[in-house]
Amino acid sequence: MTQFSNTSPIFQREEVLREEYHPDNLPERTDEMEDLHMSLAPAARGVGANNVFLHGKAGQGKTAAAKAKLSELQAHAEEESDHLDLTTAYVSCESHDLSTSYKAASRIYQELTGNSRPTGYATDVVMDMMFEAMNEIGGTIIIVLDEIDTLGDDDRILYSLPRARAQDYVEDHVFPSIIGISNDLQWRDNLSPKVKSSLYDDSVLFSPYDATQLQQILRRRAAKAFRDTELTPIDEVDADGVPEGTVVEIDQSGQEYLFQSGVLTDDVIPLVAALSAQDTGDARQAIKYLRKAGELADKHGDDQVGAEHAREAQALVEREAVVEAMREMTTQAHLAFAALTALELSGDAPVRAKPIYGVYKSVASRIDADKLGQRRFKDHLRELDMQGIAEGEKVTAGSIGGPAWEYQLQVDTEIAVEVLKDTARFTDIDFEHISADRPNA
Ligand SMILES: Nc1ncnc2c1ncn2[C@@H]1O[C@H](COP(=O)(O)OP(=O)(O)OP(=O)(O)O)[C@@H](O)[C@H]1O
Repeated sequence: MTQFSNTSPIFQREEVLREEYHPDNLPERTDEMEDLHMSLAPAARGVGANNVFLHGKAGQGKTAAAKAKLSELQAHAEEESDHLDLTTAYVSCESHDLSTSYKAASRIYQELTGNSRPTGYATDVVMDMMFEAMNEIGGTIIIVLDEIDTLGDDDRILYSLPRARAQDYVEDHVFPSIIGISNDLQWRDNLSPKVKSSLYDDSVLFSPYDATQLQQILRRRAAKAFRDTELTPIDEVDADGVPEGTVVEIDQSGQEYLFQSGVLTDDVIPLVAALSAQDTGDARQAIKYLRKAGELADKHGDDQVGAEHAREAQALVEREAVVEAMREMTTQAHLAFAALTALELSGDAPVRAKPIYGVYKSVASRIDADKLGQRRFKDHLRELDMQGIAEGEKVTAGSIGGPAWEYQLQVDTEIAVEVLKDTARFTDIDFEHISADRPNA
């Protein structure tokens, strides 16, 4: 039996690679932080911040940037306490039970007052309670609403909060504003015009990190997290006996550093960064691969983390993500996933909805599941897209009809088959051959 141990030969401070760790410095986001700074600057002058919308794909540092900038503003407010009365609150709308204006307003109330969340009232009453709490606090109030798109169509709070002063929901001495954060650009485009125009004065796009930026992010973390791993400014390195290591930049300053590690082999960070950059440039994913690679080396009793651990970590994380997404999806979306996987295996993807529907009907027949009509089936393809399992791309249609969509898997096909086969109802499906049997194949 493996014994627990309170030390690791690999990690020094493992927590630095966990989600809860907040970097106070994001050099790769200097321009975006500068834009955010401009949006918040009026708050420092005591007249309330602009409403601002941060958008971009997952893991691009939007939340980290908002939190870091607000801490700076908070520090400024503490120094200038005579002039600036600042309150900030962070609310993630993501959790399942928070996806309505009612619940978002009740969480804001809870964050602002420290009281428990009001339940059992009408939405208008909870909104009033939230604004009343703001009146009592007074001054500049900045609310971060993260994963704001999960509020869906229920946009009451998004309409009321940014217009609170104009509509006299709050008194003259209160300056509320929002920092809205979202991964879903389509959601913003679909907002009603009245919400769109009232919600955002400014918007900041966080474009995906490239492999070089991901390497910088990983090296800064690795130097803290792993044993025997250091970053030394190159001008502090003893010129006589230059030790082994890689000369790198770790921020945008142009300063070079020597990166040395007795635990990470030289190829690990470039590999992890390349794997994540190829995918979506997601820093969260890259950091997770690195942590898992370390954990795997630890588990196997190896004293170094190598490329093989990084590759094993990637497969493991991807598998976990698919299992997790499956848990969130409906049975019909599972069937759509199975059909698309079969078409990936037969080399037909990217593929339009119609052939996927053909394979879907064939899979549904085999496992004796209900078959939906084609139109409703398409909703489940969109569900796969939302879960990050597949990607749908609009393509120009032929002579008839408007734009059509083509879909392809966003996860490794082998992992998709493995996870599907682990699901009781798909165990006996022969994914290799099923697409050949589809009607109109
Ligand atoms: N430039 C950076 N430097 C250091 N760490 C970073 C940087 N960008 C992102 N991270 C880290 O990556 C992880 C994801 O970042 P964050 O949560 O800010 O992303 P996000 O864009 O808000 O994504 P999501 O929309 O999925 O929440 C966090 O652990 C964060 O600390």
